[in-house]
Amino acid sequence: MSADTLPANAPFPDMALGELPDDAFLRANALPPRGASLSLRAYWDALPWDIREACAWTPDTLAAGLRAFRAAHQRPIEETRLESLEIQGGRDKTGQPETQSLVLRPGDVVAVVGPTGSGKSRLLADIECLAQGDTPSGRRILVNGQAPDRRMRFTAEGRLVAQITQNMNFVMDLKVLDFLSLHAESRRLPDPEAAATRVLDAAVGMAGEPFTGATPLTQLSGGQSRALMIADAALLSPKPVVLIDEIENAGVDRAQALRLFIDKGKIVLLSTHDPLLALSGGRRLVIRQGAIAAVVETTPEEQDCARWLGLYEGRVSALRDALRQGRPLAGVWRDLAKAEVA
Ligand SMILES: Nc1ncnc2c1ncn2[C@@H]1O[C@H](COP(=O)(O)OP(=O)(O)OP(=O)(O)O)[C@@H](O)[C@H]1O
Repeated sequence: MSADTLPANAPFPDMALGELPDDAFLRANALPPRGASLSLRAYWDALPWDIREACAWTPDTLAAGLRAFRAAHQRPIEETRLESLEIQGGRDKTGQPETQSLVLRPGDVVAVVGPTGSGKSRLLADIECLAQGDTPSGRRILVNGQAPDRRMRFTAEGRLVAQITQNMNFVMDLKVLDFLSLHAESRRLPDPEAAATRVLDAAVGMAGEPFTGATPLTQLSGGQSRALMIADAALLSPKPVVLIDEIENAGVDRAQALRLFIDKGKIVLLSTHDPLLALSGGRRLVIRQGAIAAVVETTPEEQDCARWLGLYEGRVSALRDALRQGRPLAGVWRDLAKAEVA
């Protein structure tokens, strides 16, 4: 069987119970199973040479064969088209009703602000699990005006929400590009290699310290890991809602990260203590005592303030880069002062 000879509507070839679809294809071609954790390239490289010689495949034809097989045999991923996400008020920590409710739409970026312990993470967690009055806040989250079904709440593929937090690290022993290719393949994109490279470029552009596709995931720093997860969530993940829990100290270019999500039309909620990030959103939710106490629109004057903060931050980061690279700061400082006068 090859990509060309595979019948478009052939039944699944006696797939064993629990067998991965790719492995059924490989078995039908007398190749060993690949399992869930290897990219196709790494699988091919790990095959004994005599098997590679004996089979009629090359890495490219095998990839094409697998793509054709999946297209013919797998159910398309059913993605929910998100038109609105509604947060219906519950109660605060003292049991008083939460009077604010709001509706978010694709492309909305909303900051979540409030003192430590006020309930910012609780709000994000309510959205993450699409709460239905069954969390401490009693909030309800509606999808397209309706209560979500069980699939959206409790199955990995049905979930609408991707979450990025401070403490994310990889435990997989794969190279960065292999991991991204694996994810792109699982999304059944027409050109998974090109998609993986796009994510890699975006991640490297955001991370403070450079890395390559050959860097093992386990060797990425905290900032590099988060840059990779942000680029992956923006460019590869089908999830239309992204929750970001305090990325201020994450060592990533935060403005660039937000732009990626906005360009993709995602709904973004970010919990933050950082004024620049908070002002990047169109609105901010002020959390007090476990409830949304106010919804504040970003004013034109605050947008001016954000531009000024952006300039200031650019200068601080130029000084930080020089510091990291062991360069004297005086020259950088003089250049910055000259640029200001100009
Ligand atoms: N409406 C609520 N009803 C009951 N408990 C709540 C409510 N909102 C938050 N809490 C609880 O209050 C505690 C602090 O909330 P949370 O961790 O969300 O605060 P935070 O604003 O994210 O804090 P930090 O800025 O320190 O991360 C948690 O135990 C949370 O479950």
